[in-house]
Amino acid sequence: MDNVIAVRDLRILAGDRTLVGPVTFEIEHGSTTGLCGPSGAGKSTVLRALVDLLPHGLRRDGHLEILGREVRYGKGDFALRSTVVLVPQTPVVFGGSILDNALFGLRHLVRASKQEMRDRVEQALKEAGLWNEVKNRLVSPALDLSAGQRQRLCLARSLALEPAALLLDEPTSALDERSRDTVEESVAALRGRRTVLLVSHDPAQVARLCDTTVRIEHPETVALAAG
Ligand SMILES: Nc1ncnc2c1ncn2[C@@H]1O[C@H](COP(=O)(O)OP(=O)(O)OP(=O)(O)O)[C@@H](O)[C@H]1O
Repeated sequence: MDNVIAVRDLRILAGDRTLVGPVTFEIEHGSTTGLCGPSGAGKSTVLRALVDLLPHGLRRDGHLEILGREVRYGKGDFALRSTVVLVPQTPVVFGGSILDNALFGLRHLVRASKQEMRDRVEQALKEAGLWNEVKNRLVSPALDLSAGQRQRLCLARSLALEPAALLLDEPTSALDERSRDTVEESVAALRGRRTVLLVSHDPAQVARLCDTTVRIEHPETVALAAG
């Protein structure tokens, strides 16, 4: 099976200080991989590094390959923005309609006809398990949706881009149990059909949703283990 993402000796640095890593892992096409590790080890920061969204002042060192090509990010990497897509921990929903929110990424990153975009969004909403709840109110404000629905809307927005890999940062951590279950069902439905990297604090959730696990540790722990 081919790798979608390959990371080798990835470090995140603030000046000369290593905040995260080194981390080495590969994400196989069609897999759901859990990214685990203690609080502060750098799970969220690794996801952000993979999509070139590191906070100001942090930088990446080491190798990152996406679909077999070394990635540096910079000018001319526009297509990569829809190749690996991050769904943040807190759903980013803005004050337009449900449809506008679902179309947002497509409108900005993909050239397609209106009908094609509409079809892709419908398919993505179905895949995210939200279609039946919103199909009769696509023009209603997205801010009327519940927290779990908002998270699934963000999932749909990303799925509509048909990314090679989807990065989910603690998608259920801010949700009550019922909403958590609906989001989990959506992530479970992607298994084997999409390539997913899922950050989760919850070993039971990782066991439920993931085929394989990558564990990252604090830099001091990595250094100790290396002797
Ligand atoms: N903007 C920043 N500036 C400086 N340090 C940062 C910044 N963002 C994160 N860090 C540091 O990077 C390290 C990794 O943080 P990160 O949030 O990625 O960990 P995490 O494993 O996702 O933690 P948690 O499970 O608690 O969410 C931590 O030491 C954190 O303090």
